[in-house]
Amino acid sequence: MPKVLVSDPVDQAGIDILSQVAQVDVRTSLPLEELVKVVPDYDALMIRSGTKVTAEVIEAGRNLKIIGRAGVGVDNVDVPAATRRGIVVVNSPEGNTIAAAEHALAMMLSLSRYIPSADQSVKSGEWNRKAFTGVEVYKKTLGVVGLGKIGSHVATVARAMGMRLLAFDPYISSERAEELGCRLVDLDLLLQEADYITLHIPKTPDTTHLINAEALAKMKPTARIVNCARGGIIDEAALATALEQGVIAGAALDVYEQEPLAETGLRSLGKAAVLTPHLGASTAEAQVNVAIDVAEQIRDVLLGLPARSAVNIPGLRPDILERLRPYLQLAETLGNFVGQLAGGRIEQLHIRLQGDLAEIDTKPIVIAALKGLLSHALQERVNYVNASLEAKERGIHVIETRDSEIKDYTGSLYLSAKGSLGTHSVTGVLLGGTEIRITDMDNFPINVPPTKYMLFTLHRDMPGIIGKIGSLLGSFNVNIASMQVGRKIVRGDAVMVLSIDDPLPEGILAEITKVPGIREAYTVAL
Ligand SMILES: NC(=O)c1ccc[n+]([C@@H]2O[C@H](COP(=O)([O-])OP(=O)(O)OC[C@H]3O[C@@H](n4cnc5c(N)ncnc54)[C@H](O)[C@@H]3O)[C@@H](O)[C@H]2O)c1
Ligand SMILES: O=C(O)[C@H](O)COP(=O)(O)O
Repeated sequence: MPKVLVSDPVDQAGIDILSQVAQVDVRTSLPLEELVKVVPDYDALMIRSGTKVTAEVIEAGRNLKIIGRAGVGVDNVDVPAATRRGIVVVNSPEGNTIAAAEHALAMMLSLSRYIPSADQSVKSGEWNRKAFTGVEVYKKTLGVVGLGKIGSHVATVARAMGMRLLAFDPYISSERAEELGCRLVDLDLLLQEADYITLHIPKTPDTTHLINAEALAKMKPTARIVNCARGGIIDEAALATALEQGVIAGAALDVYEQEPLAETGLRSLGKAAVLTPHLGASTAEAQVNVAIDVAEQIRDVLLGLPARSAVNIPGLRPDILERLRPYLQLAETLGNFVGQLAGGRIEQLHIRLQGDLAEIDTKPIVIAALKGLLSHALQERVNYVNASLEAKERGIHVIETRDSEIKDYTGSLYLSAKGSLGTHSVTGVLLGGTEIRITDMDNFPINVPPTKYMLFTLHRDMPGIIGKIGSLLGSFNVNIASMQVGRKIVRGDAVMVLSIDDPLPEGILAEITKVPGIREAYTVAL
C-alpha cells in the first residue's frame, strides 16, 4: 500500500479519501531536518503553506510521486526541483477563493470601524465610544489590484455595498472589468483615487514591493490598504513608516514578508493596522473544498491516473506526454518568451508548426504555448488543463497552422503574438532532440539558447552601438553572460540579444532606449 505524509493540518474529509488507497500519516509541524529524515518513506506529501518543500526535501523524497498543496499558492514548494525529479505538484486553484475574498472584505470593514481595537478595549474593561468613530465604505472608491478569481468576487460584493470600483490588471480586458462594474485604470490613477485598495495578485518579480514608499506617497492620506494576497507585495518597512507619519490612514494584512511575522514595527501601529496570521483560506468550507480537491488528485495519481490541476505537467496520457515532452517544453518556453515581448494584454497568438514538426499533433503544442503565454500573469494557476480556457476567457484568438515546406532545421516552431506592446514573433528548434534554440526573433535570424534573464534591442546596425550598450550595462553593474546580433542587411535594422546574470535594475531600460540608434528594448525573464 502506498504511503502519504500529511505535514500540515488539513480537513479530515481529505484524509478519509486518501485512506481508501493509502496508509496516511498525519505529522504536522515537523522541523525541516525531521521532514528530510522521514520523507524517503512516502509516495505522496500533502501540505498547506506551513511546510517548506525545499530542494533538499525533494531530493530526500526518493519515492515521492506527488506533492499536493491543499490551497492555491505553491510558493512554499520548489516546483522546478520537483519537476526535475518527475514529481507531480498539484494544487486547488479555486477551493478557497470565496474564503480569501470574504477575509479581504472583513479586513476592509475592520479597518473602517476599528473593530479589533474596539473589541480589545471593551475586553480590557473600557467603554470608549469616542476613540472608535469610523468611516463608511458606501460611495467610497475601492481599487482592486488583480481582477482574477478572488479580486472578481471582492469587486462583486463591494459593488453591492455601494462602492465605486477601479481595477488594475494588465492581463484582463476592459470588457471583463466592465462586466464586474470596474473601471480599468493604470496603477498610478488607482493609487491616487482609491479610498480603499485591495491586493489580489500573485507575488512575482514584477509585483514584489509593488506597493513601496513611492506608491504609498501617491495614495490619499485617508486611504486604507488590504493585503490578503502574498507577503512582500507591500514593502512592510515603508508601510510602517507611512502609517506612523500619516501618509495613509490604515492597513490590514493577512500575509507577510516573513511568516510567522517577526518582531517588526507593524505590531505597534495601534488601530491603524489590522493583522491576521494568514487566515484567508481558514474557513470550514474552504478547508473541506481544498482537502477533497487535493486528496482526490493524490489518490488518482497513486492509482496511475492523471491529475486535474497539475502545476508542472500536462494532463495528457502519460505515453503521449513522454513522447511530446521536449516539444511541449519548446512550445511553453516560446509562449512565455513571445508573451512577454508582446506585452500583457494579448489579443492573438499564431502558432505554426514547420518542417517535420508539422506532422505531430498540434493540440498539446497549442496548450503548451498558451500555458507559457499566460504563465507570466497567472503563475502556477495556469496548467495544461486550464490554459485553453484561461486564454478563451481572456479573449485570446488562437490561430494554428502547419507548413511542412519550411525546412530550416528539421522542424521548427513559430509563434507570433499581438499584444499591448505590438506584434512580435519568435521561432525555436530542438537541437539534438532536446536542447532549445531560438533561431529567429521578429524575423531577424539569431541562434541563442533561452536563458533566465534576457535583454533584446531593435536597433540600427551601426558602429559603436554594441559598445555603448555594454558600457551602459557595466555602469549599472549588470554582468553579460553572452551576446549575439542578427541582421538582415548590413547597416540596416538589427536585433541584439544579451543573456544577463541578474534581472535588469529599474530604470535602465529607459536609458538603453535613449542610446542613439536603439529603437526598442525589451527584457524577458524565463
Ligand atoms: N491569504 C490567503 O490565505 C490566500 C488564499 C487564497 C489565495 N491567496 C492569494 O491571493 C492571490 C490571488 O489569487 P487568485 O486565486 O485570485 O489568483 P488569480 O490567478 O485568479 O488572479 C490573479 C490576477 O492577478 C493578475 N495579475 C498578475 N500580475 C499582475 C500585476 N503585475 N498587476 C496586476 N494584476 C496582475 C492576473 O491577471 C490575474 O487576473 C494569490 O497571490 C494567491 O496566492 C491568498
Ligand atoms: O495559497 C493559499 O491557498 C493560501 O495562502 C492559503 O494558505 P493556507 O492553506 O496555509 O491557509
